[in-house]
Amino acid sequence: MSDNAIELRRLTRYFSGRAVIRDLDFVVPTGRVTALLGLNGAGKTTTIRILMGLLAPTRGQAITLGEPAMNLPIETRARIGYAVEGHFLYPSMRVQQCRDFQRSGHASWDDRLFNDIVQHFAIDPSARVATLSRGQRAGVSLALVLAPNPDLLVLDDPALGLDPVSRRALNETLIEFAGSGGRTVLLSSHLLDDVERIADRVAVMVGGRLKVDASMDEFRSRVSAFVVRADSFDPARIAAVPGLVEARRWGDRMTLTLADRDSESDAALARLGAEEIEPVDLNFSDAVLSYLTRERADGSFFSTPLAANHAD
Ligand SMILES: Nc1ncnc2c1ncn2[C@@H]1O[C@H](COP(=O)(O)OP(=O)(O)OP(=O)(O)O)[C@@H](O)[C@H]1O
Repeated sequence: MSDNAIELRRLTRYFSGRAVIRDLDFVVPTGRVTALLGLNGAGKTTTIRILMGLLAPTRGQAITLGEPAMNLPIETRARIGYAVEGHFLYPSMRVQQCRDFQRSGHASWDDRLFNDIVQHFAIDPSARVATLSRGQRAGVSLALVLAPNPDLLVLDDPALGLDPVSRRALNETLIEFAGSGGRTVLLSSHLLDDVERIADRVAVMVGGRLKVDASMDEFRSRVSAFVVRADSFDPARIAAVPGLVEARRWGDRMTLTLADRDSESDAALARLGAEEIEPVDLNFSDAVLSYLTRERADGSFFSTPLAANHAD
């Protein structure tokens, strides 16, 4: 099997004359769980629809499981599990009827896996879909998508609107599935704590561009933050700190988040003339938020891309 389950090369997509994805170079390595993060409208769903062959790119190329996404052969499509929020289920069907219906189209169907997932979400297989809670419907959708044992699982915001118990069931199911050998998962999400638990790679899209593409460990080790205390701050000097991702001020303090900090960054920090510079612990969510928050700022600070380190 190829090293990459998905390869996007210089992918660009316009809607009504506006680029919503711009020059996206992004690979999803085989056997990993990659989380695609970004604020509303960042371009995650558009990217996913393109790599699933549901939408044509304006420019660039999407290769999914070794095939051009717009021309996926039926046998390749059968190796992909794809679920979107609100996945349609016939309300009048019983859960076991959904199972039987779906099973008939998949040679690799795993009944035990289906039953395990349904049980994990505390769903009665004889219940009608119309009587299920939102979390339970999400559980049925997930079971229907996982039971065929896909090589590649693509989930667009699977936890949207789920309560904490359903989210935990979803997370546990995904962790179990991803851990059972060679499976590739790409999921978009807004739930950073969940992502930290499930994913081993993180990609962050901001305004249609990829700003972070790294393993979780790399991401954690390459992003750092400092609290700087001073009577006044010179915006030009702050903007000149190499690797600056975000600068947030409150009173006489400012938190600076840096990517790939090096000796030049340290020298630039020293040149700020601050009374105090203290490193601060940055957890995963804070680090991601630094990138996302920048999207809303007015351009007064730079956002440094954290590109893939292919050594991992
Ligand atoms: N069919 C369409 N026609 C016009 N504009 C579209 C279409 N689909 C998406 N867009 C626009 O493209 C941009 C990216 O949308 P997309 O759904 O990819 O974002 P997203 O990152 O998935 O957001 P969310 O987190 O809200 O799901 C948005 O501004 C959206 O309004």
